[in-house]
Amino acid sequence: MLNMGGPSTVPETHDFLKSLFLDRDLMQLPFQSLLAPWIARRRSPMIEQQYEAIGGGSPILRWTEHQGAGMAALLDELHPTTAPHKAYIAFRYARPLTDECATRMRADGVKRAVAFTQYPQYSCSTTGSSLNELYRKGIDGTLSGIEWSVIDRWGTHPGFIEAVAQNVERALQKFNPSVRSDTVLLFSAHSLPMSVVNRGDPYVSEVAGTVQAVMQRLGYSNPWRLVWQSQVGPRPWMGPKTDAALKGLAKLGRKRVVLVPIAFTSDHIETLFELDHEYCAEARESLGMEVQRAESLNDSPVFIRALADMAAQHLKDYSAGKISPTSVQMGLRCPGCENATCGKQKAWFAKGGE
Ligand SMILES: C=CC1=C(C)c2cc3[nH]c(cc4nc(cc5[nH]c(cc1n2)c(C)c5CCC(=O)O)C(CCC(=O)O)=C4C)c(C)c3C=C
Ligand code: FES
Ligand SMILES: [Fe+2]
Repeated sequence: MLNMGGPSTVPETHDFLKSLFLDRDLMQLPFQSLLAPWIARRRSPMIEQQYEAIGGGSPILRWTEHQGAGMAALLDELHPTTAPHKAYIAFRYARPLTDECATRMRADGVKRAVAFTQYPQYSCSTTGSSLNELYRKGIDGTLSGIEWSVIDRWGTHPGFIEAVAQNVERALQKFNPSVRSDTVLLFSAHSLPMSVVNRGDPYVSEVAGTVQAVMQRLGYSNPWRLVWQSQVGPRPWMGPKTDAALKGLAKLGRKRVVLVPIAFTSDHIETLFELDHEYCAEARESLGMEVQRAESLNDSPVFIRALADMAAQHLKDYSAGKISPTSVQMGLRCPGCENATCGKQKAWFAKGGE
């Protein structure tokens, strides 16, 4: 299970930020090996406060462990020919990192594995970075001798869509029935720098695909917009910004909103801090809005079953020789890609790793 991870405790924040700013698949800075530790040190106090405010750390490890254990148990029933199944976690910027994951897999003598991204929509800055890291550890011997296949994106999987839709419906239930259908659904995803969008990164259009599928499942019951949050730094990012959209809607007199996190499967500072502490609180207090947030998927049993369904279908099709180790779509690099690792990574996974 591949994801970015987060600091489980506040003191781990600095190392998390340092490895994030060092990641050349995520961002390229001048003199990165010197600048990254400097930025990490400067940003740490503020980000530490945010993790403090959400309960003393990121819950992503706990939720991923829960989701992974649930998925593996269901998989043993759904696809017994490849049982027993076991979920391992490889985070890109926090423990357990790929090295730690490799140690555990080696100790268990794993010979066959599925690299299963936990980002529903594909971005080269997220799933791409995790796959590049796995590829590096595959060829340097840390994780060798394993037959790999990849589940690289699943932004319109019906089980995932159902799980999100149910959480939207639950949030809508909190509004008075007389105003419920006028309530605006504001789907909010982590933004991307325009330089990444313009390179041809698939994330923005895949997030839009998820939103369309959720709205179709909801029977287009409410008006909606897709907005983007967590822009950092001075350069242009994908918009509109979530906080600006809330203010704009308030101005237009659309004061009832459900905020729906759509690009991350568990709670993190962006839902718990930005959405709840900053945006919702401000919208309620100074804009006079009624804002509810749809829950993150966290321990949703519908979502855990969806993960198991995706893995079972993948294993079944792979065993039957119906699919290759990687999807057709994963084979195409961004038209503007200048990162040589992307090409090597895709070629390596396409032949099943090892
Ligand atoms: C799931 C979608 C995400 C995409 C796409 C994404 C791209 C992206 N992010 C940065 C820079 C930063 N991201 C930071 C934190 C962060 N990013 C995501 C998700 C995506 N990022 C999440 C969920 C989080 C928060 C983790 C948590 O535990 O809450 C940060 C660190 C925080 C900060 O310093 O403000 C940075 C920096 C870039 C440059 C980028 C695309 C190129
Ligand atoms: S940046 Fe998208 S494939 Fe390299
Ligand atoms: Fe990010």
